[in-house]
Amino acid sequence: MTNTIQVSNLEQGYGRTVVLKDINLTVTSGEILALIGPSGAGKTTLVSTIMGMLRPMRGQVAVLNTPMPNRPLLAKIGFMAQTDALYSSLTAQENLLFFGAMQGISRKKLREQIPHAAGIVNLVSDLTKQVSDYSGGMKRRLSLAIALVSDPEILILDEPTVGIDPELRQQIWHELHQLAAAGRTILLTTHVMEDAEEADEVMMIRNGEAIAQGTPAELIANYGVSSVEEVFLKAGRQQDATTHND
Ligand SMILES: Nc1ncnc2c1ncn2[C@@H]1O[C@H](COP(=O)(O)OP(=O)(O)OP(=O)(O)O)[C@@H](O)[C@H]1O
Repeated sequence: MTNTIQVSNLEQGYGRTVVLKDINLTVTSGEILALIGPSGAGKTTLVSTIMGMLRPMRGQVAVLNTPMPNRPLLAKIGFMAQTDALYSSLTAQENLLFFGAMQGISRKKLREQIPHAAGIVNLVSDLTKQVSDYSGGMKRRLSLAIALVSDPEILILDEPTVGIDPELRQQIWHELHQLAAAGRTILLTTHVMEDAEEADEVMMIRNGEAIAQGTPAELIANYGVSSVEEVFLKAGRQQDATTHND
């Protein structure tokens, strides 16, 4: 197992506002890490920093032992942003071909990969539809298929399960587990506790701080509770108590 993503003592923000404080995390190959936290906690800021879209204010971020930002490394990462960046006048198939080609995949490989990626998100029968006729959930699913289409070494997915029904969610998790078993590294953000329970490792972020970190089973045992949701609530209360005592 190699350390694919390494974040050390990261402080990050916008202008003078600090949004993330002292974040440390490691994701190894074959591992799925879920970042969970309420809206505004700093999850997207962390993901954007790992992708190299934001330069760290303090601390280090490395992907495959290379400090980020690093443009050539992006070819190894399948990224799904929180907002769908799709060409609405093109069909889903054309979007997949375009974004796949941008990642340097041959047309031959894309012809094999597109039905597979579309199958994972249940879009095979809608591939020839124009994206302007897609629902919000279908657009999310297409964005996920685009992240998967190059069969990348690393997947970074910002809220991949939003707008996805429970049955498809299960199918997507099945695929993510298979990808991890094949040695891929997966980091995703979520609001949903069920997603955190599926992950190998969980980092709970609240008010820009990592308030709890570990495997779901470790967290449940360490906090003496019976679910990941209760861990989050208890860790949040502890954070509030510490903040009020400062
Ligand atoms: N471009 C920006 N400029 C200034 N502040 C920003 C910017 N982007 C995010 N923020 C602020 O940083 C904080 C963290 O936002 P971020 O989007 O990282 O949270 P999040 O956990 O991803 O939330 P959500 O789950 O709603 O996506 C928020 O207070 C937000 O207002």
